[in-house]
Amino acid sequence: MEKNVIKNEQEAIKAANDRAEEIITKKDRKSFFGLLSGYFKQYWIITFSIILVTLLSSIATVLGPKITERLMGTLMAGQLENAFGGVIDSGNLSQFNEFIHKTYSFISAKFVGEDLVYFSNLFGMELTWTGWIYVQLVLFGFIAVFTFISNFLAGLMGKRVEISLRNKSLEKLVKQDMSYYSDKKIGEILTKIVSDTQIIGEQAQQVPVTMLSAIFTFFGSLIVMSTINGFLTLVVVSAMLIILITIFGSFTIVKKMMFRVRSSITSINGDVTDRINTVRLIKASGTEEYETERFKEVHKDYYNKSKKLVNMQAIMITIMIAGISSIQIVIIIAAALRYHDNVAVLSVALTSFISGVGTMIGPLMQMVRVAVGLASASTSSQRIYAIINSKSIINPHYDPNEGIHIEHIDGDIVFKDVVFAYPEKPEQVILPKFNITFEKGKSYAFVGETGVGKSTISKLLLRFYDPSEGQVLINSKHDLKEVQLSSYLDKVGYVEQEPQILFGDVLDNIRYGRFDATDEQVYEAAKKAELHELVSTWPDGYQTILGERGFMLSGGQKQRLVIARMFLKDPELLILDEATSALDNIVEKEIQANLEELMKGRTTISIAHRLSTIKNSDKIIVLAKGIGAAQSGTFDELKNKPGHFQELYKAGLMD
Ligand SMILES: Nc1ncnc2c1ncn2[C@@H]1O[C@H](COP(=O)(O)OP(=O)(O)OP(=O)(O)O)[C@@H](O)[C@H]1O
Repeated sequence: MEKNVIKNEQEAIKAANDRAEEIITKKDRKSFFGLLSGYFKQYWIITFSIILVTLLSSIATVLGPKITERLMGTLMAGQLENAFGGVIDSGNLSQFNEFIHKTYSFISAKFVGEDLVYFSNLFGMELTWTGWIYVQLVLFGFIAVFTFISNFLAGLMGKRVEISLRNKSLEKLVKQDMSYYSDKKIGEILTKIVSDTQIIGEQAQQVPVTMLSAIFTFFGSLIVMSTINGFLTLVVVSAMLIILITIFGSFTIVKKMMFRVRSSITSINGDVTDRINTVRLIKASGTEEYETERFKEVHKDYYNKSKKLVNMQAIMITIMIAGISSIQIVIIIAAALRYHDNVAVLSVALTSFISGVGTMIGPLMQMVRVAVGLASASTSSQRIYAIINSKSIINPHYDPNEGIHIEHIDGDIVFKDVVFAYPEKPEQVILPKFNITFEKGKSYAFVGETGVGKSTISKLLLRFYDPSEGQVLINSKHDLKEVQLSSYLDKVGYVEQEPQILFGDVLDNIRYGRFDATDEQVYEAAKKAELHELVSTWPDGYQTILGERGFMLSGGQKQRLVIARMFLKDPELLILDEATSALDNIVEKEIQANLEELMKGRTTISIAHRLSTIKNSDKIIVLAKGIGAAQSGTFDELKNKPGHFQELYKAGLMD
């Protein structure tokens, strides 16, 4: 019963994690803003400043047409002097003012000294046309300053969002269970971590500001234009609404297309990383041409999906351009039909309206950018969401206040009624009921046919996986599930067949065993691993940069480096997972001697193929398929007893 519950739970978590990355949910769009809303709250001062500055910038922008109207009206009023029919002097100035008032309600004429000068009114200001030019210039200045501030702040916000999401994703990934990675390509994960977070960051910078500015400017212009001419405003609004509805109608289609394109490029990146990782195989097989052709094939799907997307985007842009061009024509036609008998109104209304439509076209263009940006940000947000919200099967108690803290592994380690099947393949039971006690300070070796489950023991000891049933007890009493994992792993040393070398220098690589070790302690550990002399002959010594995965080292050298790391770490439990099986006989003998030195006085659990590795073990456990531990004893005991071990021995599997 308990086993089924645990298994079902583990399977459900794995399935949910996989599903989250594949499907497009209806919550997509919300997920981008949902993702941002937390940051808006966290950086509320920046958010508030962006809104304020964008609002001010939009106000300054929408006032433009109003000022143009004053400017144009004041400039053109002079032409009415001739139409007045008579010399204007201080005596008939008020009659003249009445006359011009019929055409331009906001203009008045005055004598300044000898000259007749035209003024117009706006918000209590009375200025000549040159005055309005200065106002216009000041306004441009404001727009420039506000635009700079809002873009700068939005840029900051975007970068913070990007970095924070990347860190959150990375944190989640390093804390994820091993089973999470079993069916994933590193390149695919990388694409999400690097470019999806970058896309979200860029859109977090652009979408909110652009959207706010577009909305403010659009409605602001609408208000201002309606004060100039209600009829023409109605014409413009109707035309713009048609364009906007068309653009946002195509949003869902574009979003789906973008999702497909991103999935395709992610898969390509996964493929590329995979091939770069296995470049030795390509080189050794002479398959460079084959791979080049294969890459071309792989890109076909990406090209086809991109073609559809590009096509859709081009249609959107065409609708926009055609729509915008037609708006101006529509205004001219509408104005001509309505005001053909009043040239003065027609000319001023048209000039200020064309300028007004100019300020409205900006927001319209911005909304297209928002629609496209939102589509790509939604896709990326969903993918990042899937990582950040992915569930872990294992709880390693990262919180230092959580779980049992292991000060020392000073007792036995016990596998109590352990049953194990991988969550990835729950139907295949690897270890049926399995009981064993690893006594402190003793050495154990697991042997058995390939695929029988030897390495699985080390994975359970490192808590890469939890038993499906039963317990792994530390110091005979603490269930490993309840232990604060890092406090335990701190005392565990792990040497595997493929040594893990980090990009960095020798010093850093060895120091990964104990970060607070001094240089001298690192040299000491290297000496014990018989690495010191070799490193000293290199021109850069311990500062020599080791390529990714230790490309520059031989197999034996890499293993020595890991052993040096272990000497430095000085673990209380040592797990050797076929540590020497990749090495040739001579090197293996040398490394084995180093390992035996390392094993002294520690509880050691080895997974081994070779006789030399297990001969001196205090206990050898023979695993057999479907049985678990079939036999156990010392080498001499097992060798002379009929059974699995003798069969392995006789078959030459233990040479
Ligand atoms: N992540 C996994 N998901 C599902 N099955 C797995 C996983 N890892 C290993 N297995 C399966 O579990 C079984 C035991 O694997 P394990 O690596 O423990 O074998 P082993 O005895 O160490 O083999 P070898 O001697 O070849 O290294 C194998 O059948 C293997 O296919």
